Amino acid sequence: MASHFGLSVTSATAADTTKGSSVDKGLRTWLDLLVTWNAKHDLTAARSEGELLDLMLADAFALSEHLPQRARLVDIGSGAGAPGLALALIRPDLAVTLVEPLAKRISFLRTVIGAIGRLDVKLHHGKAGELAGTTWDVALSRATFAPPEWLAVGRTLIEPGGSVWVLLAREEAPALEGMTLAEDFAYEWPNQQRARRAVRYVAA
Ligand SMILES: C[S@@+](CC[C@H](N)C(=O)[O-])C[C@H]1O[C@@H](n2cnc3c(N)ncnc32)[C@H](O)[C@@H]1O
Repeated sequence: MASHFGLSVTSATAADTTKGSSVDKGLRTWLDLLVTWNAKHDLTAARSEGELLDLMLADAFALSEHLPQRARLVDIGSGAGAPGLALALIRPDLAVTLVEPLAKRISFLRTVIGAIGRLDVKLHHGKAGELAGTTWDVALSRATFAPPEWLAVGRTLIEPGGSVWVLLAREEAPALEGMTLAEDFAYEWPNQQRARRAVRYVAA
């Protein structure tokens, strides 16, 4: 089991968080690779196992219960894979595209996808602005744009009937003409007891 900067992602802690052995195995492979790669490449700011599990898994588990079956989902600014890759692992029915401009991060994501045998997860090496004309059922993004900016960008990425999810800590839910709030729920990052909120928007 990989162990760097004091982290050891043990089966016990991962299993407690992950509900089910096949999901658990994929998530542990990803997190082990993340801990290993993080020793050389700056992939996560997490400094403890609890923080790592919160940062990588908690938003995805919360969202996983609110996404339609077999939805086509895009995660903009995937970084080390949260929340898009985590969602692909937790909800294998989803058709997930991860968008990330940094070559090292794409290289990490490609390595994980190969290691877990999930070649259906698509990678786009580039920025959100290069995706013109392509649309998804669900667009989400975390810690890449300020919430109002993300809502405006996300809107251009969904097809009619699609949703943009905005993930919030303490910020206000943004407002944008032509977009209507359709769902709004609160949850917590369990290890750090940090309040979180997820808000879904649809075209008005
Ligand atoms: C702070 S990281 C967040 C990573 C991950 N979503 C998370 O929450 O852990 C922001 C990521 O967005 C990427 N990024 C920045 N601008 C972007 C853009 N215009 N389109 C897509 N990705 C972008 C960066 O390379 C970086 O990996």
